Amino acid sequence: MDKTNAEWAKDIPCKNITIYGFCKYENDGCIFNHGNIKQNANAAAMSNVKFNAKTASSFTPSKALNAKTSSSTAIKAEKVAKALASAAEQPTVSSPLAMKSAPFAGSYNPYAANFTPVGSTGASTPPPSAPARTSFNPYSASGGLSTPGEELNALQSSASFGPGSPAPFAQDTPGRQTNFPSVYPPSHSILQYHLYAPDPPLHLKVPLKANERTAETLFIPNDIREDLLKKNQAALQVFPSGGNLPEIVGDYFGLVPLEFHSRINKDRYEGHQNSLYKVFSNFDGKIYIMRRIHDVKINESVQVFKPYQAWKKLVTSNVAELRDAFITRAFNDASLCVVHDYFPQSSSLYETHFVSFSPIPITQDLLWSYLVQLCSALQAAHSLNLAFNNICLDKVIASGRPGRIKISDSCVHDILHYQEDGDVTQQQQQDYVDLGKLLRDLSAKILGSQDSGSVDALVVDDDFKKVLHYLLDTSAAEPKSLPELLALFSHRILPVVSALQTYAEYTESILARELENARLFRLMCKLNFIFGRVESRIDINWSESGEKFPIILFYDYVFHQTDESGKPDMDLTHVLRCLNKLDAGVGEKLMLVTPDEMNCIIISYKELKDLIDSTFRAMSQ
Ligand SMILES: Nc1ncnc2c1ncn2[C@@H]1O[C@H](COP(=O)(O)OP(=O)(O)OP(=O)(O)O)[C@@H](O)[C@H]1O
Repeated sequence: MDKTNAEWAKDIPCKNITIYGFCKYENDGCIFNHGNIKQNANAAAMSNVKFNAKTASSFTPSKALNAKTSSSTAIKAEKVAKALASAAEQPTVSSPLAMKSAPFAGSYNPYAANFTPVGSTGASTPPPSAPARTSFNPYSASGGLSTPGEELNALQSSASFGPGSPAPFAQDTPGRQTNFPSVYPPSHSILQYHLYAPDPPLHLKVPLKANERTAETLFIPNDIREDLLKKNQAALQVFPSGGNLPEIVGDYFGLVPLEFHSRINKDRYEGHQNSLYKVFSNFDGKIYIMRRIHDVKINESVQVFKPYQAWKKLVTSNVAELRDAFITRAFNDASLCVVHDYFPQSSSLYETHFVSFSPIPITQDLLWSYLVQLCSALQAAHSLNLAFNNICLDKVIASGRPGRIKISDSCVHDILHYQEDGDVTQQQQQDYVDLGKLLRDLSAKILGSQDSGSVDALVVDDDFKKVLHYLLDTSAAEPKSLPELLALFSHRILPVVSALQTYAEYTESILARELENARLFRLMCKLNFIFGRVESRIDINWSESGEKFPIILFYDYVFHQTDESGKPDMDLTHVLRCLNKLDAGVGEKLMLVTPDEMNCIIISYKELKDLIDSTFRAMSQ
């Protein structure tokens, strides 16, 4: 290094600045470029902020930002009461002040969000003073080489946003419009799942020997992958901003209307119109379903609060969990909003079996499975002294394979009928009858059945007919009970449980095959971002005497092995082993030899990891 003639270094950024944010030798003869000090200081400050956010696991956003930070439902109910009393023009949950200071308000971009569940590796919570745009960092979830500075990572320049759309990480300016992609759906989110070759037809599948494999056995089965991709796509789809929809409703934003298909003339919800939206939570970043009941007259907060508290306790896999209930004026009326878990790509039983493009045929096994699952939902609700009051083909959704269903719309009935003091036992009896009607309607779709309303005309087995008779009989002196109902088909429950377990084990085995994918793919990306760049060819740091040289040697060591005769040796196990050790940063040392075998470096994976990390961080700043 020619220190006497510092000319060559004047354009090279000082790495102390990039790594530490300052250089203590700046005024003491350091020959590298220290750039705009202010800018560097800002960068350093910013990376510190991110770091603090990451490490401050117990950070709680301020109350002004989010109603849920006050967690207690009492506060929420209080808010409802306040809003009703004041009949203010503003949305009930977000005051203008709160909206102004809300971290995700206005220009929040769900695509740029990094909502890692708290507690998992790389979880990051927005700092109180952090700007709305949380940077998406695919590396932070890896548990691997993620570091605080990576929040400013290279994906800032990612092509995730279509041409012309604003950069996802652009600085917000006050009053700027929502930063959602301007196309619908955003072009990048159209997944090209048809690009993958489908499985060959069954008759072309040759029987394999025990040691043989086909390409498709190495990857996630096509049908599952396509299913999951579609679910992801549905979940991430956003709606263009503007129009009549408010941008923020309570703790939720990014409303996507879901009911394009609605059947009309239904007398639900006390005759009130209802709308269904997919929404993004400002509180935890997750996606939920929000049902809006238009223009309700609710005078007491307890009318929302009490049913909410009762239904909140109902947690079972066959009922979409209730998450929130509040009154809002965001739609310019007093609307009741009830929020449930969202299950992408699910459709009601009516859509699934009656009106979809290719309706799924109903089989006897499917009927048993539905019966068992709905009984499980009934059992959970009735044991909490609750009744659904709405079991029907429209309100039970099919959320996944194999025939998994959930009751999708709880609590609303109890809020709207709060004053009526209904007899829960009677309502529970009605649930049994509703269940019977639902199963009878489905059975009528089995090939050969006659839709005459008579159970005996159905093509189902006798046990099932017995169940239907029991459920539909309204003249029996004794009230119906779950133990009595279950006793009628106890021998049919076990095959359903067994089928669900078999499927769970099958999906678990597929998951196990993909175990390393995400981590190693992220690591590979990171490695490739920094390795082999044109600019590094003229950078002295990457020369044989430079500090980055071990990265070049390591890359060769992992991917460019040759055997004794000089033939490329492509050993995937070697690659996996090296990358895993690098990811974990183990202390094990390895010897990296230059291609001419004149020099070698002994270095540990840990040192390599640190080197790769700091190089990546410097590059992404
Ligand atoms: N929790 C949920 N997650 C995902 N999608 C849902 C969920 N709940 C409902 N859906 C979807 O929304 C659609 C409409 O549901 P909804 O309960 O509004 O039925 P509907 O037939 O439109 O009845 P209504 O007239 O009462 O609105 C369902 O068919 C289903 O595809």
